[in-house]
Amino acid sequence: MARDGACRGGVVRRASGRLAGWRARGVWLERDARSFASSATARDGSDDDDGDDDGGDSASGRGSGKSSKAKRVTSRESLRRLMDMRDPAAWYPLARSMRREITLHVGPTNSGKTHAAMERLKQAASGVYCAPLRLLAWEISESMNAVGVACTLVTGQEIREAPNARHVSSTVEMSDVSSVYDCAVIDEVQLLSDPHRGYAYTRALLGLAAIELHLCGDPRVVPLVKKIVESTGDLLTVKEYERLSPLEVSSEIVKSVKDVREGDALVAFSRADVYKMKRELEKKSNFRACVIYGALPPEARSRQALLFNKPESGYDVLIASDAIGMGLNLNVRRVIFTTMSKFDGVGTRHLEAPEVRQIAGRAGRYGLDYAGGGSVTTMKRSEHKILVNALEGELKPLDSAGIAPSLEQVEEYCAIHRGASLLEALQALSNKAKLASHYRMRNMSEPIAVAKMLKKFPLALEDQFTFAIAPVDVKDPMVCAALLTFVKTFCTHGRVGVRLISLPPPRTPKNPIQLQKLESAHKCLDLYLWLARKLPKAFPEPELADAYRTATATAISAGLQFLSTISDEKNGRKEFDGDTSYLSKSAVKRAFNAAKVAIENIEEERARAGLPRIDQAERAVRFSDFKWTNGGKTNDEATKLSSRIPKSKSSRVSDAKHPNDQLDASPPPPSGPTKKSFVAKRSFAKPSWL
Ligand SMILES: Nc1ncnc2c1ncn2[C@@H]1O[C@H](COP(=O)(O)OP(=O)(O)OP(=O)(O)O)[C@@H](O)[C@H]1O
Repeated sequence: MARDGACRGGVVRRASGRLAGWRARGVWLERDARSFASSATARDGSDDDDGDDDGGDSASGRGSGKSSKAKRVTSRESLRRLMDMRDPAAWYPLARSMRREITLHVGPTNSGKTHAAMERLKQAASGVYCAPLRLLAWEISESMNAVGVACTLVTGQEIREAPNARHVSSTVEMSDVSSVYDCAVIDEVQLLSDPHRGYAYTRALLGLAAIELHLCGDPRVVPLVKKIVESTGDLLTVKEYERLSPLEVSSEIVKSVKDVREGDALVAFSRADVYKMKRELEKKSNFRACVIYGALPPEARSRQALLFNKPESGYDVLIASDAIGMGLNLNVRRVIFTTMSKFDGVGTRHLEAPEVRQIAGRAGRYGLDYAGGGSVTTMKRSEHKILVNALEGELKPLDSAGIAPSLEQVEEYCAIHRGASLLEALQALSNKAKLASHYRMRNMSEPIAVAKMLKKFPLALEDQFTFAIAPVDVKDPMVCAALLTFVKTFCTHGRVGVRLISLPPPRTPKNPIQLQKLESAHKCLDLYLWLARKLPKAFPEPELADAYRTATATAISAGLQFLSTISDEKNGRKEFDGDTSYLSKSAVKRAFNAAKVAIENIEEERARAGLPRIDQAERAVRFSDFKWTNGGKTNDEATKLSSRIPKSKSSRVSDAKHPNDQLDASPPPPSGPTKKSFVAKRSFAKPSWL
C-alpha cells in the first residue's frame, strides 16, 4: 500500500515533465497498480522456492512435502489473481484518485462533436488529444500550433517537441496515463470494441488522469461507456449531435466511369482495385484521380487529400479504399461505392452498416464546398438496397471493450510457471483470463504468430515481448523479413543498423509495382523507428531512418502524381499552381541526398568517437545468412510468418485500420536493450543459423 500512497500523492502535486512521463514512467504506474492486485504473491512464491532448496526441509521428507504443497497453493493463488482481470479500472491508481468529469459527445459523422471537444482542449491550460491515426495526431498538433497553442506530437515513431508546450497530440496507443492534465480528448471512441486496437482505447479511457475528459464517437458506444464509467466512479454527461449538413442517398446509379463527375469519391476495397479504377477512369474520361489507401504513408495520404481538395490542382476525382473513412477533411460531393462487398482476410462479405456510414459520411463535409448537401450511391443497381438499409437501420450497441495482457502480466505468468515461454504466457493469458462481461481479450493471433517465430532466438522475455507486439504488417512479406532481420541482428550483434533494409533507388516510381516496393520500404522504416523508441541502444539510427522515411514518402507522393496517365492538355487544366515543390523529381532526389548526408554525418560522429563503422557486421549478416529480398523474391521465413497468421473471423482488418495506422501498438515498454537480454545471450548456445 505504500506504493499506492505514493501514486496518490503524485496527483496532488501535479506531475511535471510530461515527456519524461512517456519515456520513463508511462508503464511504471500500470505495473505498480497491478502489483497491488497480484505480483507480490507471485514474487514471494518464487523466493520461497529458493529458500526451500537450501533449507533444513530437505532433511525431512515430511517437511519438504508440506512445503511443496504450500508452494503449489501459493502458485495457484497467484495464478488465480493474475488471471482475474475483471476490474481493469484498478490498474490506474492516478486516474482512480480523481473524480473525472467525462463528456461523451455522440452523433453521426460530420456533426461537429470533435470540433466541440477540441474547443475545450484549446482553452485548457494543459491537455492531450488521443488520435485514432498518426495522420490525425499530426494534423491536430499542427492545427493547435497554428492557432498559438503549443502542442507536442507523440507517436510510436516520433516525438516532435513544441517549445513550452503544455498540450500533446498523440496516437491513442501512446497516450500518457502517468501525468495529470486539465483536459483530454479521445477521438473515435467507438474503437473501444475494435478486436485489435480496442485495448489501447480502454487503457486511455480508464487511465487518462484528466480533470475533464471528452470522448467523441458514434452513438453505439453509449451503453458501453456508461458501464465502464460505473466502475471508475467518474461523472458522465452524454451530449448528442446532429449532422451539420444533409446527406442523401441518390437514386442515380453510376453505371460506368463515364458518369463520374467532379468532386466524386469512388470507393474500392483493395489497392489493386483502386489502381484498376484509376486507369479506367483516366482512360475513359478527362478526369485525373487522386488515390488514398491504407498502405500509403500518412504524408502521402495527406498530400493526395490536398491535391483533391484544391480546385485548381487538376485532380477532381478521388479513388480510395475505406481508409478515407477517418481523419481526412475531404471536399467530396458524392461518395460512390464501386462495390458493397469486401474481402476481409477470411472471405468476401457485405460491408457492415457502421463501415458504410463512416465512409458515406465523407460527402458534403461542413465548411467545405459541398456543405450544402452530400450524396451517396452505388455502381451496381443490385447493391443500392444494401446501401439504403445500411444507412437507415438501427445499429446494434457495442457491448465490450478490448483488453490486452501487459508485459508485467506476462512476466508474472512466467515467474509462476518457471520456464514458461512468451508464447505459452500469451496463449494462457489470452485464453484463460477472467474478464467482466463488458470486456473482451484483444485478438492475439498476430503477437502469438510472431512469438512462435521468436521461440528459437536467444532473447530475454522483455525483448521477445517488444518484438512480438511490434507493429508489423503481417500481410507484407518484406516487412516480416525486416522484422526477422532485425531480430537476428539484435541477437548476434546487439546493435541493428538501418541499412539492413534494402531501400529502393531514389527515383520516382514509374508503375504501381515500383510504388509498392517503396510503400513496403516505408513500413520497414516505420518499424525500425518504432523499435528505436523501445530499444534505443540496439536501434541507434532513428535520425537516419527518419531521413530515409521522408525521402521514401516524397518519392511515393511524386510517383502518385506522375502515375497519372492523363496529360495536362487532355485534362484541360493548367498545372497546379499551389506548392508542388515537394512533388517534383528534384525534390525526391534532394530528400534522398539528405538521407545520404545523414549517413555521412552519423559515420563521421562514430569515427570521431572511435567507434567502428556502423553496419560492417550487419552487412555480413545481410549478404550471407539472410537474404531478405533476392531479385524480388522474398525470404522464405518471412513468407512463412506472413502465412502463419491465422485468418480467423475476428482477425478481420479493414483497410481503414491498415497496419500503417496501427504502428503505435501497445504502451511503450521500458526503453533500452535490457541487461537481461545480454545475460540471455550469453546463456544460450550459438543459434543454428549462425
Ligand atoms: N461550430 C463550428 N464552427 C466551425 N466549424 C465547425 C463547427 N463544428 C464543426 N465544424 C467543422 O465541421 C467539420 C466536421 O466537424 P467534426 O470533425 O467535429 O465532426 P465529427 O462529428 O467529429 O465528424 P467525424 O466523425 O466525421 O470526424 C470539421 O471540418 C469542423 O471543423
